[in-house]
Amino acid sequence: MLEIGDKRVFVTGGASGIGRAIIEALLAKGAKVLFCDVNADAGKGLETELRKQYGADRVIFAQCDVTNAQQLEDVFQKAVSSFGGLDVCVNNAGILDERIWETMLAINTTAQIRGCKLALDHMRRDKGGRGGVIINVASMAGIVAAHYHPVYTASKHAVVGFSLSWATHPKMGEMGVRWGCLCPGPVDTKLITVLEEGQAENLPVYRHVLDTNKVPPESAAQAFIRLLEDDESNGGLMTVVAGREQGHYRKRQLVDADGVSNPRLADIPWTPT
Ligand SMILES: NC(=O)C1=CN([C@@H]2O[C@H](COP(=O)(O)OP(=O)(O)OC[C@H]3O[C@@H](n4cnc5c(N)ncnc54)[C@H](O)[C@@H]3O)[C@@H](O)[C@H]2O)C=CC1
Ligand SMILES: CCCCCC(=O)CC\C=C/C=C/C=C/[C@@H](O)[C@@H](O)CCCC(=O)O
Repeated sequence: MLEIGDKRVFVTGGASGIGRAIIEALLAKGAKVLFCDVNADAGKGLETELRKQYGADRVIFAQCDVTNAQQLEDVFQKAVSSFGGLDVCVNNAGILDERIWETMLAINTTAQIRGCKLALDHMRRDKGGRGGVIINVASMAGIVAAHYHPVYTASKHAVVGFSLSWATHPKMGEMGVRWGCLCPGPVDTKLITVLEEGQAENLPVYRHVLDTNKVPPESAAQAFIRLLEDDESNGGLMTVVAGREQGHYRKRQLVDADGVSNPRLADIPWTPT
């Protein structure tokens, strides 16, 4: 089991929602976190709040638009230099708006992949690094088809495919980098609230999903922690869906909506490659 307490973590899109819940869960377990977000006010506010609770040396915020390659590289390097290295990279920043689908692909897919490449270059043992873990916040929409947001679904399938490809790389052992994806169903965050405010063109279709149960961001964060702590989870797709206990996807774990019970349900066993 990975000991989170001494780990140095980089999180994108951490100022709200699932990213924020992940940061709080990591800090509670003793990690140091540098998080970035495009929203400077929310990020600074959260940094101030968390520093009071956990200490200024354990939480750093840096503003960054992840679609700007230079900005993303700069904040990543800031995390490395601030903590003397990085052990965990969490690519979380994402949006859901089919009307600006190119921007959505730039944030949800291109920037997540860029974050992975920065982390891999830094971590891989076969190139002088010290190993590490890369977790991408994908979605159930990275596993199943979701006709109500096809580009969002494509953006998340791409992230899952990219992560699994590296996870099954024959030299993964030499690299010492573990890969995983967090794949929640609907989570109660701003990403969904904007839909409720009528942003989506096809709101009646979204309505169906919005009316189904959502999990709180804290449950998604608990599932994230289980994925991170499990040394055997390389290639894992950790799903979190309200009211569901079992699934049928290869290499995944499923947790209850409370994120606690049945953490290691594996109806299909892990199949290390
Ligand atoms: N809420 C949900 O139902 C689900 C969300 N997800 C994924 O979880 C991740 C986090 O989303 P939520 O917490 O739900 O939404 P959220 O809207 O609460 O948080 C997303 C954060 O990303 C930041 N962000 C957006 N664009 C950015 C950019 N260009 N550069 C830097 N930061 C940027 C936002 O400012 C915000 O703080 C996303 O990747 C989303 O696709 C996955 C499954 C379900
Ligand atoms: C309209 C809100 C979209 C929120 C954005 C997301 O990323 C949510 C995830 C998108 C699709 C979710 C699909 C969830 C499906 C489950 O309810 C269930 O039908 C699939 C369960 C499959 C299984 O566990 O075997």
